[in-house]
Amino acid sequence: GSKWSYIGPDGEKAWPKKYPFCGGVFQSPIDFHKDILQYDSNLLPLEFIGYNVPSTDQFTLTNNGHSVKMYLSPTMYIRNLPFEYTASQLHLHWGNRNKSEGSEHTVSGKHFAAELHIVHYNSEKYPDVTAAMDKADGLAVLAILLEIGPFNPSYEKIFRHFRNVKYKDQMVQVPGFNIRELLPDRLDEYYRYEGSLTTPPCYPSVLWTVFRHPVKISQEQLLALETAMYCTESDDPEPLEMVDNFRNVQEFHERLVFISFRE
Ligand SMILES: NS(=O)(=O)c1c(F)c(F)c(S(=O)(=O)CCO)c(N[C@H]2CCc3ccccc32)c1F
Ligand SMILES: [Zn+2]
Repeated sequence: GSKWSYIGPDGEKAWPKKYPFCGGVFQSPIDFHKDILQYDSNLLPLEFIGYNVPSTDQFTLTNNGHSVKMYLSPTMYIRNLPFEYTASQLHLHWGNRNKSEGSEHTVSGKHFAAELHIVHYNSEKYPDVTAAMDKADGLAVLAILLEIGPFNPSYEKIFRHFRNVKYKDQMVQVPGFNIRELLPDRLDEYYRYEGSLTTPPCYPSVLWTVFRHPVKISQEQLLALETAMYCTESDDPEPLEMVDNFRNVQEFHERLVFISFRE
């Protein structure tokens, strides 16, 4: 299996030894700060088709030892990107109960509490995500920054299942719901740049869209995310908590991040 981690000898500094792209170009995540941002009036609001999945359908939620990920339905896709991109899976990145600063992208050097990623692949050019994931125009990932606020009933539709995916390789079925509810209201305001997967194999194959406005979840929901899961299997004598599963921000040389809003 994938022998990499976020801590210890297999942590991110060691990734390039087994996964050379992790030491390469166009790496993600990055910090968004004013001298690399450029307004681009051609950046249109994204259109989400088929995101309102009926509760008669089910999503598989699983713990893969690195994150908690939910497989999405192939009837979900995005328009208004250079190509049509079909949904593959969503997953999260977070910190720990003593330091709720687990987002991957940062804004002016500031971490948010956590970050949701919705991974899509270019279904116009490639048959599936595996064929797409190492191609420069292969993937499009939407990133939603999470911060503390009121209880969020939409996120709870996923979070309430965490107790059934505590350990690596456990799975549970989640009734369908409108995935659009997980996104911020303002879909027209976002950061856009070309980057990479933030985990090994770190392919520089991702068109990133990071929404400007964070979404709020409650302190209790965040604590559940930070304390519910383990990287290890249920019978492992040395359980490892799944915490701080975010990559540090990468150098961003002579490149620009395009913004759809005037700040
Ligand atoms: N932050 S991120 O969006 O770059 C990102 C992850 F952070 C992450 F954890 C995963 S994963 O599949 O859960 C585990 C590593 O493969 C993927 N999965 C990607 C990478 C490989 C692959 C293959 C099929 C479907 C999704 C993915 C991912 F794209
Ligand atoms: Zn991710």
